[in-house]
Amino acid sequence: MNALEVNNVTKIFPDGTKALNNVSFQIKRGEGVVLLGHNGSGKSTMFKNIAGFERPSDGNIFINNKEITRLGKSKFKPIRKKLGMVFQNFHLIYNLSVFQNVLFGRMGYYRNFLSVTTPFASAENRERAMACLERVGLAHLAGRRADQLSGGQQQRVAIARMLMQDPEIILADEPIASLDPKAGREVMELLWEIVEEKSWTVLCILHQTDIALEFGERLIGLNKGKVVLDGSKETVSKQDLSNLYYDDPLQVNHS
Ligand SMILES: Nc1ncnc2c1ncn2[C@@H]1O[C@H](COP(=O)(O)OP(=O)(O)OP(=O)(O)O)[C@@H](O)[C@H]1O
Repeated sequence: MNALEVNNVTKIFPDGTKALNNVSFQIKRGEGVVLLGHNGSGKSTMFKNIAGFERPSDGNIFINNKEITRLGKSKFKPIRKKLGMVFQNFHLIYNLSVFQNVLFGRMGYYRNFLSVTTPFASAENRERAMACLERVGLAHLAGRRADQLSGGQQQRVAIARMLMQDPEIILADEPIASLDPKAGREVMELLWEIVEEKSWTVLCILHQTDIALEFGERLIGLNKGKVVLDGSKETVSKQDLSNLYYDDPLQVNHS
């Protein structure tokens, strides 16, 4: 079964910029896919359309076989609960504790956000939040303010928050772009370990082609809003990936 289906999606912004041009791909449940392409090739626009932050101008998107292309906010809410997101800049609430940030991962399950704040959270959610922090190796820092952590630790907190959410499909937008090579590799290893444990489906934007080849089961490349590469890691070469960063790469489709 497909976790994600993107069918002939085009996105034209009001100023006329065509960021996505007839993009199609399907991702099976449990598949780990890396999305690559140079700056401005349309990767973030693709994510925003999948996450429901923006709407395609044309085409359709299905999550777990349900069409989400033009769903209203309230109908999209239960679907978003199943979408875990990791961002380059972590998106933590920096003046709050690590523990509180992780508790917020459960927000999509309640009508009132107070239910996931430290004074009101249930014992079950507190225990769960601590277990998530333990899984990422940060239980000892639960009480520390999020802005007093290193970048690598902040991304681990974001991963713990995602564990708390208990999603099925992960959208990771350059999760290691703000980290040094060592911390970046550690975060990728942790993220992929958890993804495998949980059998999550992943679509991960990366700029580091070596890391992409190492972690991605399958690689999809965008150029000027079009899919120009789609193949398993066994069939995609380093050369295919570096060609992606030229203006007019050859179309490569290894299926
Ligand atoms: N809101 C917007 N209005 C107009 N054009 C936009 C808007 N958002 C993005 N674009 C344009 O759409 C194109 C694709 O942008 P997008 O951010 O998706 O690229 P990207 O591949 O994610 O780039 P990067 O690697 O730099 O994050 C670019 O030409 C960008 O300028």
